[in-house]
Amino acid sequence: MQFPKVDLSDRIASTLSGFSVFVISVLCMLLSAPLSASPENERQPLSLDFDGLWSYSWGDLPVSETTGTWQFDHPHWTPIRFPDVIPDKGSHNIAWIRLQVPEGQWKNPYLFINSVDLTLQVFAAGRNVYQFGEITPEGESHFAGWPWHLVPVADVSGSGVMYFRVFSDYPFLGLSGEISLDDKSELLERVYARGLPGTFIAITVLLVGVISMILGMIKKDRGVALANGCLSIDLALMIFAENEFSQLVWLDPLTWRYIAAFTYFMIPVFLAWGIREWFKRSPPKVAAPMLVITLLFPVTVALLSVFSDFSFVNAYPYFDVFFIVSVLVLWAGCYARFRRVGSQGLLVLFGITALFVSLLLDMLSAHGLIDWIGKTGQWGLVFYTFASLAVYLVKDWKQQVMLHSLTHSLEHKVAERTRELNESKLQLEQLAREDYLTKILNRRAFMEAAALEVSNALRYQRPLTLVMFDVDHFKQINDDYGHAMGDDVLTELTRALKAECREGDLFGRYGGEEFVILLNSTETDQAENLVKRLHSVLSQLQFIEPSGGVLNITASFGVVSLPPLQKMPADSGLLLDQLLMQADEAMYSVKNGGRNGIQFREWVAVA
Ligand SMILES: Nc1nc2c(ncn2[C@@H]2O[C@H](COP(=O)(O)OP(=O)(O)OP(=O)(O)O)[C@@H](O)[C@H]2O)c(=O)[nH]1
Repeated sequence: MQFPKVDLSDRIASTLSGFSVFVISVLCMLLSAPLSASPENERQPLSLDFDGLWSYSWGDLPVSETTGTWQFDHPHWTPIRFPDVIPDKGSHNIAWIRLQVPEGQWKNPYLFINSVDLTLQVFAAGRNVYQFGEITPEGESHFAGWPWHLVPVADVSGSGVMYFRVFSDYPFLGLSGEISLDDKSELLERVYARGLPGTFIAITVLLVGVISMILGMIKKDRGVALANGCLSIDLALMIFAENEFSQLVWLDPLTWRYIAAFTYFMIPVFLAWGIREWFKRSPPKVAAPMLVITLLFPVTVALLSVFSDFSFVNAYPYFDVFFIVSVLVLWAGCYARFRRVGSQGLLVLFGITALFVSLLLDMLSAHGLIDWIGKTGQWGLVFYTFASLAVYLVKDWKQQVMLHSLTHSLEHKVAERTRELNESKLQLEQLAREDYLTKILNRRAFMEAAALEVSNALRYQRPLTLVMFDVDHFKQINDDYGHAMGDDVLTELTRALKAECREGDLFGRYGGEEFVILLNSTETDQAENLVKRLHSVLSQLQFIEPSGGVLNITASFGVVSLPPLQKMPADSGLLLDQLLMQADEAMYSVKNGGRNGIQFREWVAVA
């Protein structure tokens, strides 16, 4: 099937694809701006990364035998500029961190900490002033999530020192995120200010997901929309679970951590699924195996977490490597295929490339290999879902345009064919009614039309006349001058006599050189005049013989008139037969009387 070209719409669609990706990129940047806004723009709290304020000690502090309390004044504190990743962790799961709180003017001072791995006890002036999770005196603990903490510092006014007992079985241990000291209300305000834009982004991504899912359910080409919808909803959950705001909505850091981890681990699954759907006609060979492999990771981690001592948070470093490799493999698979799917494939490839770069930057900064640059990987994913939804919508729109164009051209063709068929039908009907040589009514068509006229004449008591004539010695013409000459004679005489008749008169060829004319609504004397005129016109026709001589023809006419206002037979068909028979008799009477004449008769009822 030849598809019509939709050059204009094609160009518009391509432009729109590019434009939509551009708009979405700008949108993403604008949306991400509030989240990655530098704290310099806000009221600056005191950040405690000053030299000399921090020191640490691996393992638990000794406990006083007399009081049973921790001996904070033991001498082995190692100074550290900032305890983000405490060196030489070895097999230690417990570390103590000491902080010399600086002097300041606060009404209700608190420490904001968003990065303590993982379980935490804080002591000030010998008292446990804050606790998150449980750490036994033997130094055992269970992972309880990664919340942010608000630790009161009011009690340090005496010594000015706070002690953090931190437990982590993660490969790294430290306070790697933000630590601020300020009034509690100011710190909470900052949590709101930072959390709300992220929540807004999560809701937007969730909406994209819901729209994609709805599209996936109603559209024919559903795979891409469904995969994209799942990825978007997954991302929305991950973004919100990692948002500081989630802790204010529901104070259960462990559950949020589970959600954040497993939605993160599921990303490559939805990416592999989406790519398989994008390149449906010739999917990259790696897409199907990658779908299975990527799914195995979260399943294995979940099973290990449930049935062994393995904590799912320990899977993050492995996942980072796995994720990078997965995206690289998918990217390579798409690169080999993108030529076959045109501009959309190129855009998907571009999206995956942007995603890969952002994830790489994210991981490099998370592992301290480059400066912390915010959650670029998250934004890469958000960009990818927005862009792929836009490309999907443009592709769908393009298909609609193509479909519309096809339907339009199909409708046009159907209308054209119908018109041609109607014309052919009319032509066929005309051919079926027309005598092939003289183009007047053939015998069958004449009989049909004459039956109707006779029936009307009976009903409305109108007079009519039937004329039958036969060319005299026509066989001789054929024999002397050939059939072509005979045909010319027949054609010319019908043309000449038809010109004498009225529009409504029926002129038909009854046999070879035998003709009939039905003069309806015509009084007998008018009919007689017309027949005389026809006879005269026919006699005056001249044909040129091949030898150059002039040929004249004659004909014998039998005429039967049916006068009105008399008792007639009810059967119009029978009456027509009688009229034909009586005209024929009259015509043969003329033939027998020497030809070239007219015999008029009045219809005689036959019982
Ligand atoms: N050229 C030509 N001749 C035809 C056509 N139809 C019939 N004829 C011829 O018309 C002739 C009729 O011959 P006849 O029936 O003997 O009648 P006639 O020669 O006219 O003699 P009369 O009717 O007795 O005057 C035949 O030779 C037919 O072949 C036609 O369409 N074209």
